[in-house]
Amino acid sequence: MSAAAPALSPATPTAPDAAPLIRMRNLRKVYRKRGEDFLAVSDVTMDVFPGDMVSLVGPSGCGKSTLLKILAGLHGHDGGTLEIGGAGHAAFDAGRDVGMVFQQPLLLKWRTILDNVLLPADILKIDKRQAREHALALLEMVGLAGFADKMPYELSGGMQQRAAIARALIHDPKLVLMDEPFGALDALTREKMNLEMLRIRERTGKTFIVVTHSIQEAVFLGSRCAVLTAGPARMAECFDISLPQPRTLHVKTSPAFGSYVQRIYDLLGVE
Ligand SMILES: Nc1ncnc2c1ncn2[C@@H]1O[C@H](COP(=O)(O)OP(=O)(O)OP(=O)(O)O)[C@@H](O)[C@H]1O
Repeated sequence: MSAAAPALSPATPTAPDAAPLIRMRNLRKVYRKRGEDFLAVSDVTMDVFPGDMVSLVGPSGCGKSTLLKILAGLHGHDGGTLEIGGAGHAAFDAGRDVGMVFQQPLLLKWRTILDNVLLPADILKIDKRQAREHALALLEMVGLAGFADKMPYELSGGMQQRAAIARALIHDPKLVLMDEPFGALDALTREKMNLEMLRIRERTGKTFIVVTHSIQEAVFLGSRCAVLTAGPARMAECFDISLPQPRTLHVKTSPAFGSYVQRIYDLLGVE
């Protein structure tokens, strides 16, 4: 599909034969505070397919984090339907099958990097020897081989965020949810982490949903992009991003990349 092709409907799969891992239909979420209702998500319809890297973009306060929290099982929803797993997939247990990465690495400062990565494995009581081997392999994959015994303060912000990504993968989740994972990093480190993420996605084949405020990042990372409009969140459009593979930083100067960026600006009403 070229960048100028018409929008795909939310139900159009990236891999036509695969069953969606996540089906959201008219999802709605109301927060109740001090007796008052606050509509945070009004109407989100989207399918996410196994192996997708969905970038979720929209203005501040439009409900992106709320949507991730619903997917992570941290919040319920008040309307519409949400199916995760379902037909064609093994049963889905949010406690075991979701990995989370936040804007800050949130490493425990009294644990080594290896022990931080192992934290979800400890909680889920995964066999210690197996988990340790897996953690060391993940640290190698995220470029932290040799840093297992360091303490968090000995690592840069970007390195700590890599450790947080390894931690999100230690229990072999089916779905990895990332909430502005590179928002706290400097521009150059962020570019490097974007490249790293594409590599990690390719190597793990996992399904990722990444919230970002950066439209360029949304296009660069996403195999699909979901654009939400201002609060309460409503789905403006969800479309495939077809850019050459493997993606390199050069793609950012291509006309196709520019067309996708423009399409998102248009959807968000940015002149
Ligand atoms: N626990 C809560 N109780 C009440 N209101 C909440 C709660 N969490 C979020 N909200 C409100 O819901 C709306 C959506 O918040 P959310 O954090 O999902 O937006 P967001 O798109 O992730 O924002 P940002 O991009 O600034 O991080 C906001 O208006 C926020 O104030």
